[in-house]
Amino acid sequence: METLHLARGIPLRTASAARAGVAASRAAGRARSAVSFWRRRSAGAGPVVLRRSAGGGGGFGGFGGSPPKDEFAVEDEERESEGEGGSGGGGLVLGAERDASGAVVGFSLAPQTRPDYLEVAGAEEEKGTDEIKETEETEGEEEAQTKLSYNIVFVTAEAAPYSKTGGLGDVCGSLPIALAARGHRVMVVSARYQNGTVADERYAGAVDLGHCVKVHCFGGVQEVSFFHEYRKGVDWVFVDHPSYQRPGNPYGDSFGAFGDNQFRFTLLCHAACEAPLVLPLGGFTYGENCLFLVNDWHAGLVPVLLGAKYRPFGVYKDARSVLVIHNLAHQGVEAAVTYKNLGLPPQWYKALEWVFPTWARTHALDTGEAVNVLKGAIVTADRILTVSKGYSWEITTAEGGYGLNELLSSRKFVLSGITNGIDITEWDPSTDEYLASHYCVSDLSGKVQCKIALQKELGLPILPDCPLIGFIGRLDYQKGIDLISSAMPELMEDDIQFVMLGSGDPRFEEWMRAAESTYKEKFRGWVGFNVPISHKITAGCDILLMPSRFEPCGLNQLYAMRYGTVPVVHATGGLRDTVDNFNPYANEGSGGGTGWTFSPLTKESMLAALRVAIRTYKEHKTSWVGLMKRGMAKDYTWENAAMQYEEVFKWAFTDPPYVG
Ligand SMILES: Nc1ncnc2c1ncn2[C@@H]1O[C@H](COP(=O)(O)OP(=O)(O)O[C@H]2O[C@H](CO)[C@@H](O)[C@H](O)[C@H]2O)[C@@H](O)[C@H]1O
Repeated sequence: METLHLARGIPLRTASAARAGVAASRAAGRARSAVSFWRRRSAGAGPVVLRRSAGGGGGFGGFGGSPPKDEFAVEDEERESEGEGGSGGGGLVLGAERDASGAVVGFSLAPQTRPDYLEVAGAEEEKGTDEIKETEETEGEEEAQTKLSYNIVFVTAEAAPYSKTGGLGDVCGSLPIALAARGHRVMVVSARYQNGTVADERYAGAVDLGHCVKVHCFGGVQEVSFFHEYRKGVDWVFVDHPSYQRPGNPYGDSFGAFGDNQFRFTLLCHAACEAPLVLPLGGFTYGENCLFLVNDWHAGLVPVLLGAKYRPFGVYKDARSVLVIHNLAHQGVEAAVTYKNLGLPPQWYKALEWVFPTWARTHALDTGEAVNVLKGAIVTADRILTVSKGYSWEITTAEGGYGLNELLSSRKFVLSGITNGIDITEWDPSTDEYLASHYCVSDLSGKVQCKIALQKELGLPILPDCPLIGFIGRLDYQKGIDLISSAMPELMEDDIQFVMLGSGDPRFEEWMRAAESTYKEKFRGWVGFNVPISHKITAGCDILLMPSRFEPCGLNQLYAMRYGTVPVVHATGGLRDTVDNFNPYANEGSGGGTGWTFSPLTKESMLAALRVAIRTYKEHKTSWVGLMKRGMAKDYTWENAAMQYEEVFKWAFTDPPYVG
């Protein structure tokens, strides 16, 4: 097995605490990390616990005591605080020595000329452990707290801003940064998609690490290489292979989903398992004792590989995996005969085995036998998370479980939900670069300017007082587009305007175009994926409609609330968890709630909720402003969510790992 021949690096990295007032370069910061690591190791240092001040930007609580064994590493906070612009600092660095194949075979002092991601130590930066200790003590002047830090490896099919087709990209673009900011060492492994458009430039900052890994799968040997960019405290690693280089988005093109997605994401998972072992990021590897955070089915082979391919050979014995389910409707199901392509031992077939119910089989001879990658991940992951608490319950029911409810119920004791956060720097109405005017909770006057600008841009009549309803999202059965289209004739009788932004199912794209010509004065449908327009709609509308059939979390209602746009949503999953129904009598008559939730999911109940919202907008301005302000005041920061993830990581390391 190729894994066993690969040289592995240092399993853990320890680092110094941040030193106030030291303007250090990124390379130099990494040098300090390496120096402190070696010193601690050579001094026989045991488990590492970082003491930090309560005022130091994290506020970690509840992690009392020392971590068990070496499972936890202390992250270099300097690395994060240094920002992007480090210039290097000059002097000598301890650089990696490589053999002809690019593998690291040792380290030596050299002038600082190599790319900084390969530099590990600078003479200028050599500071003693004593100084580091002293600094840590100084920092603890206010109130020292104990914090554990993890080496976290995200595996994901998309991560914004590099790739994004929906909420998965948002989450995997933001949560890693939030975790890194809290002191963890974080790597994100995704694919280096090149589709021949300007979007390819998003990877311009990622450099070829010169590392190739051979993956045995699909009856042959595939060679993948790795690109890397260190940004906002996170190691962004992109797996390069010809199958990621084609027109379209990460999953398909105008003809539908790519036929070789099982192959493409199998490669991603194998490569992601190798990355912590072989990539000397910042000079040394993440090592074996890491935590894999695997997202949706595309990354679902990772926990299976840990158990089937690595642990039998003593590798990743102490690693853990957390599966995050963003959407249970997609499971990576393929014919059973494809199992042999996955690079797994035959005896692990049962982990992925999937049999379709009789009604779902296509013909009399169809035995319904298949492999289901997400099922394999649910069986083998150490913890399972969904992106809201409500959804974590729904997927254990027959209605929401997509055939996996019984399996998920059997794993209830490791299943929980954490509501997504939002990127409050990208989504901030007081600074948003895409908006015509800015506003905030204490001065809402700019919002109507955004509405007027949107009406102008879309060619709608400019009517500042006309209720403007918006929808943004994938045109997919999940999002309830069929309900919107069936309600549109009745809705268009009202004195409103409606704008939609989305792409996906060609039938709905066609319907949007047709509706635009039918309701010229009232309806606009923008077919496509357009981030600036999504911001403008979020700011310019008064109401955001989300009639999703199911919604694991939903991000648009969170963005909407932050922008003072009142959500009207189906009471399901994360929508029910995050939108509080309006109650005009709450709080001694001053009102409560941030929007409207409707149920059941019918055209009638959706229209009823929308009409109450429209009437409130028109006739009860004070109530409306209260709704807007309560929504804007909600805290859905990633830091909040990141703290809850840390708790789950702690639980994952408390139990023994899955060994099959
Ligand atoms: N045409 C378009 N142009 C520009 N931007 C567009 C767009 N269509 C969608 N977007 C953007 O894509 C994101 C979609 O977020 P959702 O939460 O609705 O995600 P989605 O259903 O894809 O993901 C799944 O994962 C996420 C993350 O966990 C869960 O919140 C969700 O419930 C689950 O279904 C938002 O940022 C939205 O603005």
